[in-house]
Amino acid sequence: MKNIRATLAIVWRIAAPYFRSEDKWAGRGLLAAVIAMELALVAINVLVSQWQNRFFSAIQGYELDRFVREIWIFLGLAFTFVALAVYKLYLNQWLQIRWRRWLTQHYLGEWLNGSTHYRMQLKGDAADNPDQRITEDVKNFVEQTLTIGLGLLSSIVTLASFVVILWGLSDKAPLHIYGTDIVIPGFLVWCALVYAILGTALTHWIGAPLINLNFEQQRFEADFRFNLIRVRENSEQIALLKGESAERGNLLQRFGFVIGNWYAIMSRTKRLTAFTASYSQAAVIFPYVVVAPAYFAKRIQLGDLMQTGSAFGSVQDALSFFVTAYRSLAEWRSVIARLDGFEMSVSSAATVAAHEPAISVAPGSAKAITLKQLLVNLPNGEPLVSADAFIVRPAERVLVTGPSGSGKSTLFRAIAGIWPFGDGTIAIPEKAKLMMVPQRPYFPIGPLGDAVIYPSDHGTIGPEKIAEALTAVGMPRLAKRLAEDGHWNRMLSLGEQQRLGLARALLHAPDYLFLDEATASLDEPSEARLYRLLAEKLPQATIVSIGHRSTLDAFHTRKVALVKDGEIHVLGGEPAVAEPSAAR
Ligand SMILES: Nc1ncnc2c1ncn2[C@@H]1O[C@H](COP(=O)(O)OP(=O)(O)OP(=O)(O)O)[C@@H](O)[C@H]1O
Repeated sequence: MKNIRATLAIVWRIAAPYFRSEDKWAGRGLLAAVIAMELALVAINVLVSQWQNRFFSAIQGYELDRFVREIWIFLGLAFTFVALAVYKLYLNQWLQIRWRRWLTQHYLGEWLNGSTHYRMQLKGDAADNPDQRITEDVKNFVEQTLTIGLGLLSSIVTLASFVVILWGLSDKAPLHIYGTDIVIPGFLVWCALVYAILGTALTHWIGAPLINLNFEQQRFEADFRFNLIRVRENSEQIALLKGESAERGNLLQRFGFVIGNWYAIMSRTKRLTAFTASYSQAAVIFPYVVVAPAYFAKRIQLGDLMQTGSAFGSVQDALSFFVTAYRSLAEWRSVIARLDGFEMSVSSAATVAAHEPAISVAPGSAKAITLKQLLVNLPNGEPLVSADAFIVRPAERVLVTGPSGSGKSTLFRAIAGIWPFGDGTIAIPEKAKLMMVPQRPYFPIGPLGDAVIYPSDHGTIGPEKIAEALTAVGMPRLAKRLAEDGHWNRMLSLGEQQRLGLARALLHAPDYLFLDEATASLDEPSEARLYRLLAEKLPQATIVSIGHRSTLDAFHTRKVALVKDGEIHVLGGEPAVAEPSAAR
């Protein structure tokens, strides 16, 4: 019971915001219409049940006029039923797509808010495969919540209406055993109740493991898909390393989990279906067996017998809601658990800075970037880099060096504000524009022009300017292909991608440019040309580079090294380097 309450609380937390959103009137209106139609359908079922009694009584009494009249009545009821069923489904689907659109936009917004998506990955917590959660789980949540919610409502209303009918019929057809009437008020209702409760309890007992199995199935499927995508993304490396057989082994192992779990689902479902099918079949005959003695003793008419059968069926159906909906309920619960995990993970990643000691990146009044008592940790809390009273002044050119793995890139991540683990303060001049250029720049799939100016929107920088920047970085051939669609990270060499990365920097003209081995794949003369280009085009910009090549010294005014001090690397030594002008 506690579990059900907790699950319903989560459903409410996930579902309610849509009905309070800017689309609330459409959402509420559609929901109200769908509910009204669901109730109207129950009302028609009640009318059909009463019709059935009259119809079979007319047949039993050989009354042709009544028979024909009842046929017309049935046609009217059937027509209304069909119209309601069609529009209930249509409006339900309409509500589904609006709700899903809102929920998807909401989750995308939360996931891509600041660097939440990156922090979720860093924290490595429960939300595996967020892509699955935003696509399939959102879709299933909306669909199943409506189906199950409306099914439950319809069951309750059906139950209430048919219990009244069945109660009345119980008076007409009392329990008749060996020629004796045994009067138990509403005995047909009690029979249906006992039958359904037994069924529900047994179904839960047999089907409970399905909840977890379904959850696992979705996870294994998503893992398998994700690994296939990784192979596709890294296909060149895999081909070069001849890693196909390792990949096949890995993929088949993951697919093995899908299969293994599926067998467990199959065996459980087989047992559950054997029970639910027998249960539904028995339910067809059960009411007739119960009232047949009264009928054969001529205490009730054929119409009463038939109506009892169908009313019992309706009550029993309504009460057995959980029996028939068990599989979907199990799936629904795993969808809810996954969306809940996703929401938790998003909010924990978003509030990591508010709860734990974290690095604070704040706008400062000074014109320089200042690191104060900064301690950068790994996600597990191990200290990595420390820096205190370290200042990067405007228009300075700083080269950061240090052994591989000492934490240079992580320090840049902290300055960019995406690495919260640690302590201390990083003051960034107010309104200063920072830009990070990594060793492997990211280019979204699409037109080259848009990939270069990313993350600016299409058209915000004119094609002439983009072409000029591409020519300046030594890629005049690409300057003519700005409108061409492509997967540029795959099509260009790493050196070419790095040139494009610097073209992007030229176009965005940041105040502070951080180059993390951003030219490491270029030959030294090209690297020198690009550094000279940056000095010429962005004379006011501060440039902080990470690099291992000694030739880079010539383009920086200050060199700082990460020096090992016990377990940690300290940002320190400031040996002077040659004046940049002398090196040109
Ligand atoms: N997301 C992460 N989770 C756990 N450890 C990490 C993570 N990112 C980086 N590290 C660890 O932090 C350390 C510093 O990594 P970083 O990339 O900052 O080094 P670096 O000095 O830039 O190295 P290189 O010169 O080789 O590029 C490494 O030991 C690395 O394994």
